[in-house]
Amino acid sequence: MRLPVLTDKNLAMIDSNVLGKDGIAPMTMIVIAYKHGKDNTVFPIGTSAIVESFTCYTVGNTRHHYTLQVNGVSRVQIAEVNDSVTKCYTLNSTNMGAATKADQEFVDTAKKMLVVVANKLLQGEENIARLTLDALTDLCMSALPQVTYLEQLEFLAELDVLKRVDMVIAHVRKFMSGRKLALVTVKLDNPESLKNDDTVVERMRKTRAIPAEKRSDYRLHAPRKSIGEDEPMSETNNLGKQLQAAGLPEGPVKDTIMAEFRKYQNLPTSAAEHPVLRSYLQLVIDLPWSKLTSDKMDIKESRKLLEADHEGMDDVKKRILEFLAVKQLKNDLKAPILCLAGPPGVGKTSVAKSIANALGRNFQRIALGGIRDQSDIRGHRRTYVGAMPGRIINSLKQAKSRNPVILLDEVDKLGHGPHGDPSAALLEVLDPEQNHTFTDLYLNVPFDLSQVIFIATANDINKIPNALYDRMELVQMSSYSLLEKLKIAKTHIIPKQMAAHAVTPDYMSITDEAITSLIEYYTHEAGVRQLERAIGAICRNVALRVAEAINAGIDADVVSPRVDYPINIAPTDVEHILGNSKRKKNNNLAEVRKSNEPGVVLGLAWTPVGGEVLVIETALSEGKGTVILTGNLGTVIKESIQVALSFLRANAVKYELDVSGIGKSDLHVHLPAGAVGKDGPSAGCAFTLALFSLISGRAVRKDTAVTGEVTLTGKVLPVGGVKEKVLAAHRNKVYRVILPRANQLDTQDIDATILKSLEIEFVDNVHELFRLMIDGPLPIISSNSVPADPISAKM
Ligand SMILES: Nc1ncnc2c1ncn2[C@@H]1O[C@H](COP(=O)(O)OP(=O)(O)OP(=O)(O)O)[C@@H](O)[C@H]1O
Repeated sequence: MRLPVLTDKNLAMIDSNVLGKDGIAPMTMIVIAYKHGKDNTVFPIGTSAIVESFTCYTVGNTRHHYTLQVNGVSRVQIAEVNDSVTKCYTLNSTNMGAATKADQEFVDTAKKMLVVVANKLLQGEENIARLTLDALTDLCMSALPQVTYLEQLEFLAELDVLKRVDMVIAHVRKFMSGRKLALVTVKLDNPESLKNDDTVVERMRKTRAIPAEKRSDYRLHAPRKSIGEDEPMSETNNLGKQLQAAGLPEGPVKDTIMAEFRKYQNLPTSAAEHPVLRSYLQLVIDLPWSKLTSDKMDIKESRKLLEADHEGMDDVKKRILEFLAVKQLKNDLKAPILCLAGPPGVGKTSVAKSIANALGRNFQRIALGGIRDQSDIRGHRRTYVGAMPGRIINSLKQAKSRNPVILLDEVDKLGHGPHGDPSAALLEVLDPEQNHTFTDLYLNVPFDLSQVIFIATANDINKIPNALYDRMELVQMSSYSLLEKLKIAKTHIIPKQMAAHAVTPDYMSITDEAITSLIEYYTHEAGVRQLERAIGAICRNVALRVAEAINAGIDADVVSPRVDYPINIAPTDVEHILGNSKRKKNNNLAEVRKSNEPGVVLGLAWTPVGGEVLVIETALSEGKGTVILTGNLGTVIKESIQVALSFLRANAVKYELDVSGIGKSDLHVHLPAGAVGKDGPSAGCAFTLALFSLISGRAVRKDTAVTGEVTLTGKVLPVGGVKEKVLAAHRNKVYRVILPRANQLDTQDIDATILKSLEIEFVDNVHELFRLMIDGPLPIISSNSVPADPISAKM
């Protein structure tokens, strides 16, 4: 009902208690009535009601008042009222359950009649039939016109439902007197027997008074068919049963949810809150409050599973087995959050799935990429339109057990929007000290996440928010070498893709050379995802040829119907099926390696999709001494060019360099692949070397790639991504690499077979770099940090 709020005291109360910061806060209020009279005393029975909405009216410039739309929940006995507090306790209606069959019939008939009356009075309010008799009497009374204030109070004070029915009927009679109750008669089964309201009322009165022996007569005339209220009632009952069976934790959680359920029972279906509360209760039913899957406790089996699903990655498997072993030995382990970090397509997601399989737990994946809002993780409050639970609660609902493995995919791609930092919400989820009482704003009661195993993945660990990074244990997964990819393709990808396209080994075989050509010329990646797609394309082509051959007719002209099985895929077939390789055509590395041009150096770079070999080019041209930098370079990389130049200018005399030309001509430094942004200090060695070569006119070894940060005094500092960079050199057939000496330990992570085929040199300073890269003698440099012996690099 609508409730105008006009007095200063009530306006102030609404301002401070009902209106929250973000609009209307969900709240229950006690509506108190006053007895009119000299002393205006408080009427002892009040109403507890839920505020559904409010309207604010401004009167003049300063005054305002409200109209609240409230929904009565129950009667309350007012115990004490003063300015700051109202003490009251809930009153339950009496005579709710029908004691005898006759009473039940009375209740049923009364309900049907009140439904019709309420429908007529409230014009169009649907689903009134769902209400209990208790709620129906209150609804009819509040809607009936011409009821005096005192009569309303008298009605409010009446706890006996059946007496209230009588009171409503009396008022209906008064209201309807003289009118035909056609609306009643058409709704009931036997319209002829119910001509007007008097008939209905009389009949109901009689029903209550009928002696037992005559009740059968009445039943003969009683409506035989339901008018549609049994069904909704049983729906609510069903909901109640499901809630009882949902395994809710005893205590505050269950109390809160059952209170919501009671509220739902008393809501008219037309209320705006009705569908919202229904969806809420359904979510509560669907959540696995006490469903746990039992963990497999066999480490041998887990090892087998991991081995079967994944080729190589021994370190990763070892770490995961350790994790599983501790988990199995100590069941209540506050498990560390593993973060699988590495380039795309190296198997992070599939390793996480294997962990779930090994433990026999359900698996769920939450893609965090692009999430910018806290409510994506923690949900929206139910007061918002279209409110939903957050992704954590949603994935638990889908997991159907309270202890799944949840993959938080791409934590490094979390955004930061105007509505709170999602990584802050994830902190609570991942913290074992807090997550047993994780409270989603939509659910509004704590849900225990302590049994969930969270695994995160990231491509770039530098972009993981610090606080999250702190809580996670990093498991680094690096890119695959050509040999590893070949093995993965043969043992996993090809059988998987052949099975997916129904191509059996009887129909198709693929040579190692063909796979190698796929890896080298048709894919450009750290992982094996593109390779998987390319193999899929080959399988589809073979499937088409096989199908054509099977259905060979005269017009089967797509491919030759005469096929020798198995169809053997060689490198030429790859070219035929996938077209010419763009990489083969565009790759100018081979050209560069053959050239002897000064000012050109091979550098190594790290990107989120693995390592890269970059050709760094420099040139002097007529001009005014401008330094031109092209290739989409960031601030730090530009600074390292400046450092290289300054170092060479400062040491021009020592290295017998004529730097006067630099001031008179324009110096151009270019890095290829201009569409890709490049930054970082690790190209310092390559720049210093390229500029030295350009100024001195002496060529640099082109069979070698270099990486390292350079200081102004010529020291070479360590860099990141060493493994990826070395693998990139190997992939590009550059078999000699120069690294900072401080990175020596990082090479231990590289596969032994790759290391064997490479020549890796370590340097402390630029002079050592020159010695290893420049042909011909170098001047003697006498300094503490630089060796003094004149050495010429051997090609
Ligand atoms: N070592 C491996 N052995 C077998 N299959 C592998 C291996 N590494 C990757 N794969 C396969 O490569 C495909 C891509 O892997 P996956 O989706 O797990 O990559 P990812 O690292 O999660 O990538 P992203 O970072 O893009 O999410 C999967 O089909 C996976 O099974």
